[in-house]
Amino acid sequence: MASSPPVTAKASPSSTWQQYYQLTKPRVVQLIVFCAIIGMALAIPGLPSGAQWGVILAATLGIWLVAAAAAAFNCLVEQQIDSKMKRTAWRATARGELSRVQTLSFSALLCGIGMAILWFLVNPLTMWLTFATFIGYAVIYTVILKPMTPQNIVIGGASGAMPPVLGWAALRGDVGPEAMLLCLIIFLWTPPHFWALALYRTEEYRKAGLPMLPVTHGAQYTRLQIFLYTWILLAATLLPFLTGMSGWIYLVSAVLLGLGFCAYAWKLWLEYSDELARATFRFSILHLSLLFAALLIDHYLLPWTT
Ligand code: HEM
Ligand SMILES: CC(C)=CCC/C(C)=C/CC/C(C)=C/COP(=O)(O)OP(=O)(O)O
Repeated sequence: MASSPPVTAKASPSSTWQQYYQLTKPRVVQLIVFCAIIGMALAIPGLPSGAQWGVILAATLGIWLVAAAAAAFNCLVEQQIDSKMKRTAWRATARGELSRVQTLSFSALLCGIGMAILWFLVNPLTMWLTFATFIGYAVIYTVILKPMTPQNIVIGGASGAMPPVLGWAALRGDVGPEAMLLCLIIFLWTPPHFWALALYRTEEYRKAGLPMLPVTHGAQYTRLQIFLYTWILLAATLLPFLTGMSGWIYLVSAVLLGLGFCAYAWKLWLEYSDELARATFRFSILHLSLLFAALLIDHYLLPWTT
């Protein structure tokens, strides 16, 4: 049972199924799986054939299950930390409503089924890459980097950036430069995504004893880093067009979304408010979702590229 006083701002899910489901961080994992699906779509010219639909379905399910397992494992490791922060204190693990054995079994079951699906119905490369991603997030980020360094999410973000590579590998059986480019985009997107949230949650992270950038280096330094990252991200998002991988539909979307993100970061730099930081965080999610949707639309409407 978590020993600290209850700090939760959100009610704990009422049914046990809901409690397990929430441990999988469903909304984050949905976007992760979406990015993997875009990786799959870009790996093949035109619409998938009958057999390819089967691989797409299996890969989507397999990646989903392993990502969900990684999220649940994170909740297991961070039981004590989660119980100290308002944002996470409602989790069943933090409240001591699901035991360590239950959570570990749940995570192992999801991971095992997901890996078996990837091994038997997709290909071994995708399974190994997905497993490496699981280790990257669940162990290297969660256990080692997160409590150790403010660069935790910069290095740990590499695992969150892997989904397009996993999707590509599922359909092509290799790791193409196009997929690596999409990986680079998510990698550069992650710091401004997370630091915007860390800015308006600084006190919670301080109390939990986590060395997030605003805790260790202050808000002003973090705002500067967010600003710089959004410009580097904007430059990186031009590369799919510049390398002939995507066409003008993607280019226009990338420029508009990128400038939007830079504008949020600029305003945040000039005059900080928690509300603006929250809006920047929300925009980051819209940014990545629409950017990847644009890649897909562009791929099907301008099929002569790639
Ligand atoms: C190590 C890298 C990452 C870190 C540290 C991180 C951190 C976070 C945190 C702490 C939240 C919770 C916000 C809340 O409770 O209100 C969040 C939300 C979210 N993140 Fe990330 N994130 C990372 C990578 C990613 C990636 C790779 C994606 C998708 C491709 C993603 C998509 C999302 C989404 C969709 C939400 C909103 C969840 C909701 O509204 O319930 N994140 N992120
Ligand atoms: C196999 C595969 C594709 C794995 C994907 C790994 C994965 C789930 C990455 C998402 C990153 C994530 C949930 C960060 C939340 O940060 P946090 O863990 O610091 O947030 P918290 O404070 O809410 O626990």
